[in-house]
Parts: sequence; C-alpha cells; structure tokens
Amino acid sequence: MLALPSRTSNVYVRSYRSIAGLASLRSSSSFCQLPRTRRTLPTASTPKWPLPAPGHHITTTTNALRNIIERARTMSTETRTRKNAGGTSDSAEPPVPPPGLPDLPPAPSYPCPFLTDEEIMTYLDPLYLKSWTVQASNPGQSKNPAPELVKRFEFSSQPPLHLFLNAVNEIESKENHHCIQETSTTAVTIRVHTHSGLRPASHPEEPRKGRISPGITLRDIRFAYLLEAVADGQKEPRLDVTPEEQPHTAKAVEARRQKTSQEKVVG
Ligand SMILES: C[C@H](O)[C@H](O)[C@H]1CNC2=NC(N)=NC(=O)C2=N1
Repeated sequence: MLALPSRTSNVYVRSYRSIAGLASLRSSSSFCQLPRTRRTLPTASTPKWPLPAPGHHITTTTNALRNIIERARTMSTETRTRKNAGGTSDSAEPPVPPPGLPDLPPAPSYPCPFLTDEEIMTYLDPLYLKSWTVQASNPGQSKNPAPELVKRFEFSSQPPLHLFLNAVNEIESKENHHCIQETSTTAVTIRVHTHSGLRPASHPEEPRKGRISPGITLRDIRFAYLLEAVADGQKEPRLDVTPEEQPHTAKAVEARRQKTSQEKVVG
C-alpha cells in the first residue's frame, strides 16, 4: 500500500465532479437508469450529465484521495466463505457507479455465460461512452484469445495512479475476478475478460463442459463499473475509435476474438 505523503499534496484533475463528491452519489437521485429499450446509442458528444465549464479544474486533497482507498477497502471487507465458491463476497452496499451507468449487475458464478444481445445493449453500450473498447486479448494472456474490455486510465501524476492501482487490487480481491494491468508513468491500461466463460450452446443437448471458453460476461461489466466508480472524475483518454464503431451484438463481440491485422489497437 502506497504511503500517502504527510503533507496535503494537491492533485489537480479535470473532473466531472470532485472525487470527494463521490460520497454524495449515494444520495443523488439524478443517477441514471438507462432505458432497456434503447435502440440508438447517443454519440460521444451528447453525454447525459452536465459537463464542467471548459478549463474547470478542482483541487483534490490527499484526504479526498484517502476517501478513494477507504471506499475501495470497504468494498473489499468481505466474508471469505462465498469467495471460495467462486462468488463475490457479501458487502453491505455495492458502490454507486458514476452517472451514465446503470446499477451494478449481479455477479454470475463461474463458469459465466457470455453477454447476451440484451445485456450488451443495457450494460456494455454505456461503457463505450466511458472510453472502454472491445479488443482481442493477447494470446499470451490465456490459452486462447478472447474478446476483452480495455480502457486506458490516465492520471495527472503518480500518487493518484498508485492509489487507483491499490483500489484495482482491492476490487480484484473482493470480486474474485482478475484483470491485466499495463502501467506506464501516469497511466494504466486495464484489460479484463472472463477465463471461465460459457459460450452459448450450439444445440440444446450440448453439455456445459464443452462450452467453457474465455469471453466477456457480466463479471467483466461489474469489474469495469467498479473501476469507473473509483476513477470517476478522472479525465477521459482521447480515443480514435467512436462508440458507434464498437460491437453492439453478441455476434459482433465474438468477431473480436481474433486479433485482425487492420484492428485499431487502442489502449
Ligand atoms: C477459482 C476462481 O474462483 C476462478 O479461477 C476465478 C478467479 N478469477 C478470475 N478472473 C477472471 N478474469 N476470470 C475468471 O474466470 C476467474 N476465475
């Protein structure tokens, strides 16, 4: 755990809301419930929550950053019993994801079914507006490549990055779900997919055993939402792919399993 500087180190971050304001999210009723019948994806230029005036900066004191770690720690206060069963631990109250994301979906037990078209529309599409993309995993990461959720989180300096990485580790432990962290000086690219995924049956009698395959499931969605709850307010990285270019059906997500030569690798 990173020792926080004793003096108040001001960290300036471009933010939709002060990190300390995270606590107020619990009471805010403005937090969005996405309509499940959404057919068209809003373009990245039409976010649903008020954006700060250009140049709006906030000062985040070390105490506010301490709140991040404290919240991550409360997320990880867990009863270890359920974790061994492959489930997540009970926690009094899951954290509130930032505006623009639905409530945290339930965590299916392993092996977890791949996302359905309905789940993609409800839970994955909103992540595209938060700069998440679907890319092929590097074959080195698991025995065979899979589509995975990828996002690059950028920070204004090393202390908030290290606090975020501590929170990621706490969330991995609490969720019993693991990601790949590719860190640089003040940024980290998170890559996450479910190794013990369950692909759809090719015929009704197909046994479950033969269907276990890496892919994107609700556990990866949960993981991304929890990271967004901790990183809320960090500046969004520039992306050269738009939400519209991301996959919006299970078939299109599956097509991302193999890395293609012309794939725009963003991260
Ligand atoms: C036994 C243990 O519950 C499983 O191995 C968990 C651990 N963490 C995991 N993390 C990820 N990303 N995918 C998994 O399938 C997975 N399985």
